[in-house]
Amino acid sequence: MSVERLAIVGLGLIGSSIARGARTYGLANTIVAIDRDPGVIERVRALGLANLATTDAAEGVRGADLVILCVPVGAIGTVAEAIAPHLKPGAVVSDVGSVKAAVVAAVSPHLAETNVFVPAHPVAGTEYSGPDSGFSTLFSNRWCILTPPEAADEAAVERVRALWQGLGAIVETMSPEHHDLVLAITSHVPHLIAYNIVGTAADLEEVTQSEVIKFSAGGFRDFTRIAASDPTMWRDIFLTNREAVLEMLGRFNEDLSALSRAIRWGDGEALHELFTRTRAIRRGIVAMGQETAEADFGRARNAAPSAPVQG
Ligand SMILES: NC(=O)c1ccc[n+]([C@@H]2O[C@H](COP(=O)([O-])OP(=O)(O)OC[C@H]3O[C@@H](n4cnc5c(N)ncnc54)[C@H](O)[C@@H]3O)[C@@H](O)[C@H]2O)c1
Ligand SMILES: O=C(O)C(=O)C[C@]1(C(=O)O)C=C[C@@H](O)C=C1
Repeated sequence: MSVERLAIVGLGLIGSSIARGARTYGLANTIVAIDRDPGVIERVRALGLANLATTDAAEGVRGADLVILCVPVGAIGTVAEAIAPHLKPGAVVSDVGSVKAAVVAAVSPHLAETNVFVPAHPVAGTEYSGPDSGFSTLFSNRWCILTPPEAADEAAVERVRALWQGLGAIVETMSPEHHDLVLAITSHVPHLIAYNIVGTAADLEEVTQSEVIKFSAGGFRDFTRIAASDPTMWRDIFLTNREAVLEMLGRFNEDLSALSRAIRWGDGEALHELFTRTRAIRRGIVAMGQETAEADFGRARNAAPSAPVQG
């Protein structure tokens, strides 16, 4: 099922990856790119990512069948409000925000009844931002979580599901609240830990900046990659998923205290037991990744030629 006219608002890592994938896998006849930054629009044109590229959101969404909001979580509501009067009746609106309940609350009040909102979150990304950092296979074999309201129009949900399956993602549906709780522990708190450990290391007087770089070949290097993620995006995530993050941080702090106690009292058995459990989890994830990588998702991968850019 391909979309006649797909509008993407925000052509950064995620928006530009959707544009690239939609083109490569033939998922949209016309792709419209909208970004408030003229420099981004210039890059979109140079890279040939869309048929039409504009900074004018009202003009960009006009006539679109599917509009995907790919801006930082804190800006999604404002963008929804700006585009709402210009949407055609029946146009489906979606997003890619890393937090769902706050986004639903920010977007839904602005949309007309015929413009169904189907929130989505592709659980795939990198520490890079901007239109040059995207790539068409970013979502391949990765989860995409949809959080539509229970009464959502099934055809609208299907349109969004089909797009993500076409991009290679494995689609799962859940409530926005459940999504936010799960992602708090699997994505948000880990990022906070990475930001914190890199900040702490950099602040230590005896560990100079150059030593942080010099000795970062091991585990610490993995933390520095995550801690290089976009500051605006992550500020918005922590401000909008506050309750779930604080709840998970509470659990995390309790477990960290237990670990400190085990170290203090020389409880090797407790340490060994935990490290054995966590190793099994990692090995399970790797094994599952291999399975999904081998699975055939049966998507049409007909590469379409790059379209001429207008506008
Ligand atoms: N980066 C990731 O790993 C990742 C993964 C999954 C989901 N997400 C979510 O995707 C969204 C976008 O993230 P990204 O990494 O692509 O960000 P990005 O910084 O690479 O791109 C965001 C783009 O949005 C544009 N923008 C910002 N405010 C705007 C506005 N009001 N109107 C129009 N354009 C505007 C910016 O100019 C920029 O080009 C976020 O909501 C984020 O939570 C990110
Ligand atoms: O791989 C990374 O760099 C990411 O951080 C990607 C990651 C994640 O935590 O898994 C980050 C935030 C998004 O909402 C989804 C994916």
